[in-house]
Amino acid sequence: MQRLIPTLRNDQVDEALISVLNSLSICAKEISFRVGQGDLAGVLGSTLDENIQGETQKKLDVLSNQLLKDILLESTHVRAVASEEEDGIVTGAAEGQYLVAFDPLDGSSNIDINSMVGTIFSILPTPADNSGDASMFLQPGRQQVAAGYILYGPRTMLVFTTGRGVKMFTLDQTVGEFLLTDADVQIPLDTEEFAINMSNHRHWRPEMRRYIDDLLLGKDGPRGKNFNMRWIAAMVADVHRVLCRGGLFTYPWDGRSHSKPYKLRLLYEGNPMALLVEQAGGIAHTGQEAILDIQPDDIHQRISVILGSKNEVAACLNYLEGSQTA
Ligand SMILES: O=P(O)(O)OC[C@H]1O[C@](O)(COP(=O)(O)O)[C@@H](O)[C@@H]1O
Ligand SMILES: [Mg+2]
Ligand SMILES: [Mg+2]
Repeated sequence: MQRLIPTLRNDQVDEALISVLNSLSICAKEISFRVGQGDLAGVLGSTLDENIQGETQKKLDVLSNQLLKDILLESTHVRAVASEEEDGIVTGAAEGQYLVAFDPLDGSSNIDINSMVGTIFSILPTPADNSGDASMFLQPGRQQVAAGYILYGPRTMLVFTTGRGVKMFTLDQTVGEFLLTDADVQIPLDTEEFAINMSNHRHWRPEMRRYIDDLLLGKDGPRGKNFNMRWIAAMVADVHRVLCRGGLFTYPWDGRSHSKPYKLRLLYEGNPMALLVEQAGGIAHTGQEAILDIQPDDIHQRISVILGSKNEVAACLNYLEGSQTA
């Protein structure tokens, strides 16, 4: 089985980008170890702090964020990082060619119950003006030169794209190396599985309710087939399942709070997952436009996400046609 760096060289990935991806793989091993230790290392539970988005930070959120910052900002190739756990960007090497946005630990509510969590990352080119402020990160997701995630599950996996399809690596704990276990991930076009937090049903737009209600009617309804539902409560794990066996994942607009109608963040959740999904033959959309086409206006911007198997996402988008926000 091929190791990480030879695989990247085989794909003729730029050496500076290889170096950044290698730094991320080092973070992955360290965070994987800490997640695995849990109570034994005293890393479970919450801190007394909140992040910029008013969410309570778990100790592992803070620790993973610090590790990623420390290791990435050591690199001469990284101009700046943006993180879910940082109010603003943190700058690094003045001449660094790349910007890295990340969600240090996705699925935080799973930490304390020993369920799946992950790290999501997006790598953008430093823009020509190299302004040194947050505006450098406000690029549509299509500009990403690489994107992916690390999944801390029963196996630790590194999954990414550099624009040449999607590759999955599995951490071989005996030698401490990521080994290539899937060289070309393809999402099946059709599916009978969907992922949504059903408890928000009453808050969705009527069009989204109608789509989901029709799925629930199964064979007896207009879709004419039975659907299964899964919800891991960690986007990283739900999207991993979609990449492995297809499905539709959505966190749509909901009307619970006017100031926060969307949950997922564009720069370090929506965009990297959208690039992976498109590279694996799926669709990633907001209901209005392809996620990768959005011009961001804030580094912590939130969006609606509908992604997965091409034909099923297209079916969902049909229901949403004409609705104001998905
Ligand atoms: O609490 P809910 O509604 O199940 O939301 C789960 C969603 O929230 C998230 O956990 C948000 O990410 P963070 O844990 O990084 O804040 C997503 O990964 C997941 O899809
Ligand atoms: Mg997250
Ligand atoms: Mg997080």
